[in-house]
Amino acid sequence: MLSDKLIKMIIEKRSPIVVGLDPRLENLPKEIVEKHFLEDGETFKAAAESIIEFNKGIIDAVYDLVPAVKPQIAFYEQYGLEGLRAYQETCVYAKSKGLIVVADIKRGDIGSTSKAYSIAHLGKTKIGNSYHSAFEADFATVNPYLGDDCMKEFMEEVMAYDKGLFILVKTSNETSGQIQDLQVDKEKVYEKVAEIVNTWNEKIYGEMGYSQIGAVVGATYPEELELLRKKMPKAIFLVPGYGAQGGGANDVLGAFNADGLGALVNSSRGIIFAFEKMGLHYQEAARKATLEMQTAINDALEKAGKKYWI
Ligand SMILES: O=c1ccn([C@@H]2O[C@H](COP(=O)(O)O)[C@@H](O)[C@H]2O)c(=O)[nH]1
Repeated sequence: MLSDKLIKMIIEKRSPIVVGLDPRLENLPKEIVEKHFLEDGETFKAAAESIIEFNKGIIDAVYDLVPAVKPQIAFYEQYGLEGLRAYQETCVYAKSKGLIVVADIKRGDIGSTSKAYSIAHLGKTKIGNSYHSAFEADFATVNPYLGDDCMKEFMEEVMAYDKGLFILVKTSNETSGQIQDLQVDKEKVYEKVAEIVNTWNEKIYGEMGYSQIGAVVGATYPEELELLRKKMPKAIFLVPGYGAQGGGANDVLGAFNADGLGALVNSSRGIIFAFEKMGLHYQEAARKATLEMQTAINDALEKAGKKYWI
């Protein structure tokens, strides 16, 4: 079961970390981009080839250190069909290296449209009498704003293909409170969403005690992380906001249960663009930044009495 696989990989690699693959052409190493501009001009194709080469380099540098990667699809969509090709190749390559892929797509629509999103990212598309995977992901991020009929559609692929969801509960951005912190029946909206997560995650959980229906809760809200951890004991938390957005190891402690498990902390820019600050080759820098993050989080967990490794 996917939740058990993820938790076991976290323990084996001693690493509750997911590396975000959010390529921005202007931040990619010049030698990569210039080479592809020479071959294909300033085109979407050159952009896609640059991203593919860069992402494969990052994956090669960190795949033994982390259980998962998280490509954010927006960074690929901006380069059109070629960008989506780069997204697809990135997912396939990450899986070939044994990594779990979290597709950060933040989808959600009326039921019938959610079904199409769910098929595209988690399921199989029917063409004639055959079935094909459009994109290879294990988890997808889902926006619960449209309610249960949207969630129900995603759940069908979760159950049929052993996939997972991370539902947006309390996001890391500055103005997330504008809607998510609104008070409804003496509770905040994000607490109501946590109840929805619990309803869905009761339907599928593994022997390690965790469900593959998880929650997105930002590292930038440590108090809410702690409160929501108590409210959703079975949910794996995807925790963005570490590094570039200001979150640190002590901020994410509340995301972990007393067993030291239950969270997957994301850093994207802080790892993939570490070379800009470190002055090292981009692969060396990404590896160093990942190891530093791993040490910082594991040290903080050990001090808090939440050691999860043997
Ligand atoms: O609440 C949220 C949900 C998703 N994200 C995504 O995570 C990464 C963060 O990137 P950094 O470079 O580490 O800041 C990015 O893909 C966001 O879209 C989030 O930040 N907050």
